[in-house]
Amino acid sequence: MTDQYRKTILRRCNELALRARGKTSTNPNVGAIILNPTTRKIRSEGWHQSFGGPHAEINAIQGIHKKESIKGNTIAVSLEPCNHSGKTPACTRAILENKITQVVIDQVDPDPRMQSQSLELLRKQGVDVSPPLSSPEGDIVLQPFRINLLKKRPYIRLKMAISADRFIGRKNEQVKISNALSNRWVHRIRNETQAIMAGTNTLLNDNPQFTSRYGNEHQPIPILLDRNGVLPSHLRVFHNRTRPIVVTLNKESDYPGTRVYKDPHDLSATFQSLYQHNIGSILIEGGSTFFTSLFKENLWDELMIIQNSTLNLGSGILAPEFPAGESVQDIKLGSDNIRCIKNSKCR
Ligand SMILES: NC(=O)C1=CN([C@@H]2O[C@H](COP(=O)(O)OP(=O)(O)OC[C@H]3O[C@@H](n4cnc5c(N)ncnc54)[C@H](OP(=O)(O)O)[C@@H]3O)[C@@H](O)[C@H]2O)C=CC1
Ligand SMILES: Nc1c(N[C@@H]2O[C@H](COP(=O)(O)O)[C@@H](O)[C@H]2O)[nH]c(=O)[nH]c1=O
Ligand SMILES: [Zn+2]
Repeated sequence: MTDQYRKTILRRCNELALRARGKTSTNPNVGAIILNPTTRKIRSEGWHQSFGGPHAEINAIQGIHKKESIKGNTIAVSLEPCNHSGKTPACTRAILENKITQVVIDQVDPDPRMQSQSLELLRKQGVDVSPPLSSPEGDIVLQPFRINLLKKRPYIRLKMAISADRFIGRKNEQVKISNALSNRWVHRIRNETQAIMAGTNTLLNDNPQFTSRYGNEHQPIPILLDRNGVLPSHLRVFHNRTRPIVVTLNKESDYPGTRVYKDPHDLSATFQSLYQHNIGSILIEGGSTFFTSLFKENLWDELMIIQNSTLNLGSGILAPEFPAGESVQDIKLGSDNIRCIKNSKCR
C-alpha cells in the first residue's frame, strides 16, 4: 500500500468516526474500512455508533455479506484495535478469526491497557501491521477520548455569542445575538455533543430549551447547575424529552432529573462526577460568570466565539475575558464571525 493511499484511507476512517460524534459517551469515535489490497476496492465501512455497541471493526466486518470471505483482506482503522474483552469481545480476535492479513491504523490507543500491545500481538500472529500514521486530523478526532481517559473528566467545549461591543445579553431579557445562519451552525454543534450545560443565571434568565433543532435529531442531555435548589420546575428544560442532570447540594427540590450531589462551585469534583456518570463531552453555553470560573481553573478544551459585527447592545452583561488559545478555524457566516480556538494547556 502506498503512503498516499494509506493516508487517504485513514482520512476516510476518521470521517466515518466523526459520524457518531457526541453519541458514544466516554468511548472513542472510531471508523474502520475493509478493503481488497490487490484491487484497492473498499468492501465495507463501519464506525462505532453507541456506547456498549459493536466497535468500528466489527461493524465493518458485519457489512460484508455472510457468504463472502475477507480472508487476505486489509482492515484500516482510525484507532489501534482493542485487545481486551470489555463490553464487547476483543477486535484483535475478530481480525485473526477472519484471517485478515494486513492492518493499518492511524492512532495508538492511549488506554494504558493498550498502547501498541495489540499491534505487537497481531504481528506475532503473522499479520502485516504498518507503523501508526499518527495524523494531525486523527489526533483531533481522538482528543475527547484522550481527555476522558487521562483527565477523568468530560471533553469541554464552550460556545458564546457576543455583540460587536462585546456584550452577551441583558438581565431579565433573552437577547438574540447571533444571526440565523450561525444559529443553524450552533444546532449542528449541539447535535454532536452528549450534553449541554449552563450557569444558574442563564437558566433563570433565558429559560432555554437546550435542544438540537433545525432537523437535527440527537438530543443532548441538559446539565443544570443549581447549587441551592432555586430553579423552578416550570423551566422548559424540565419538560424536554431528555431527562436533565442537576448538579446541586439541595435535597428538597422536586423537579425531574438525575441528581449529582456535588457543589458546582467545585468544578473539578463536578466534572469528575459527571464523567463517572458516563458523560464524555459537554457543550457549555454560558453565561459570563460560569465561563470566568472555567477560565480561572483552565477547565476547557475548545472555545467558539460568535461575534455579530453589526449588532451593538450599548449596555448589558459583558463578555468574559477570553483566554488566548491556538486558533483552529475562522468561519464567516454573514454578519457573524466565528472564531474557534483550542486550549493547548488544558488541565
Ligand atoms: N450570548 C450568549 O452566548 C449567552 C448569553 N447569556 C446571558 O448571560 C446572562 C447570564 O450570565 P451570568 O449572569 O454571568 O450568569 P451565569 O449563567 O454564568 O450563572 C452564574 C451563576 O451560576 C452559579 N454557579 C454554579 N457553579 C458555578 C461556578 N463553578 N462558577 C460560576 N458560577 C457558578 C452561581 O450561582 P450560585 O452561587 O447560586 O451557585 C452563579 O452566580 C443571561 O442574561 C443570559 O441571557 C447566557 C449564555 C450564553
Ligand atoms: N443568546 C444567544 C445564545 N444563548 C444561549 O442559547 C440558550 C438558548 O437556547 P434555546 O432556548 O435552546 O434556543 C441561552 O440560554 C444561552 O445559553 N446562543 C447563541 O448561539 N446565540 C445567541 O444569540
Ligand atoms: Zn474493539
